[in-house]
Amino acid sequence: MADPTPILNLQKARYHWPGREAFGLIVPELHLNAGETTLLLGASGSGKSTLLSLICGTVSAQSGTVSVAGTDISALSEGQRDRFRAEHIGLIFQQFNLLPYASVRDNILLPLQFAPRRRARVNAPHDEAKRLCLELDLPKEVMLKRAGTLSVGQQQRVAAARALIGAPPLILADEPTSALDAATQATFLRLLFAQSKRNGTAILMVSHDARLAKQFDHVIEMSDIASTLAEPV
Ligand SMILES: Nc1ncnc2c1ncn2[C@@H]1O[C@H](COP(=O)(O)OP(=O)(O)OP(=O)(O)O)[C@@H](O)[C@H]1O
Repeated sequence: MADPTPILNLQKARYHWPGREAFGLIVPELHLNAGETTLLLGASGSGKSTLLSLICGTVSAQSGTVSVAGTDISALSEGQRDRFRAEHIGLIFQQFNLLPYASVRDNILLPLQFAPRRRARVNAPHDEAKRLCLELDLPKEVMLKRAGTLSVGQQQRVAAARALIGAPPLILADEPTSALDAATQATFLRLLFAQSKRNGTAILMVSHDARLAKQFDHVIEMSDIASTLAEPV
């Protein structure tokens, strides 16, 4: 079998939050293949969200490389990283970060506004938003409802549709299932992965819930890939 293309490659990446000398993250090496799903487990405070921030480029490594889809984003300016993220990365946040007064459809279509190449991959955006809602088991009546009126489980699916639209090569998800019971979490992941596999989108999800592990292609522990520092890096 041919080697899958890497979607993510970190080499000797180091980061500490400005003014927070007590915490520093070092990732000697992390490699993820295109189209695969990976669960990153780690205790609270181990730096999982910090690592996601490095990968999506909201913060930049102080040294080392962070390559996403072949581009070292740590060499880009902040504006370039923002544009790169919009084109290449779908995000599912812990609190979903939907616009509560905007319709479900407008929430799902939002990432396409800032990413012309991602937009160009979607022939009929309204139809694609509808298709994603159906595939994620959202009733079709929700499309024109305000996102803030939906249940937590429905909002999570809208957040997933927003991340999936335009088939970005990578989706990053920060504990998006923690507010839901185990059966609802399992169904959510099954529906999400069916769509990400269809698109060839890789998923990196961080969690401290090891019960999710069996649904993923790979499981990695924060303590195996990263170390933390007590001094500035
Ligand atoms: N925006 C920030 N500014 C300053 N320090 C931060 C920021 N975000 C995280 N930290 C610090 O970085 C360290 C690691 O936190 P991080 O949120 O990355 O861990 P985590 O593994 O995601 O934790 P949790 O599972 O509780 O969300 C903590 O000491 C935290 O206080």
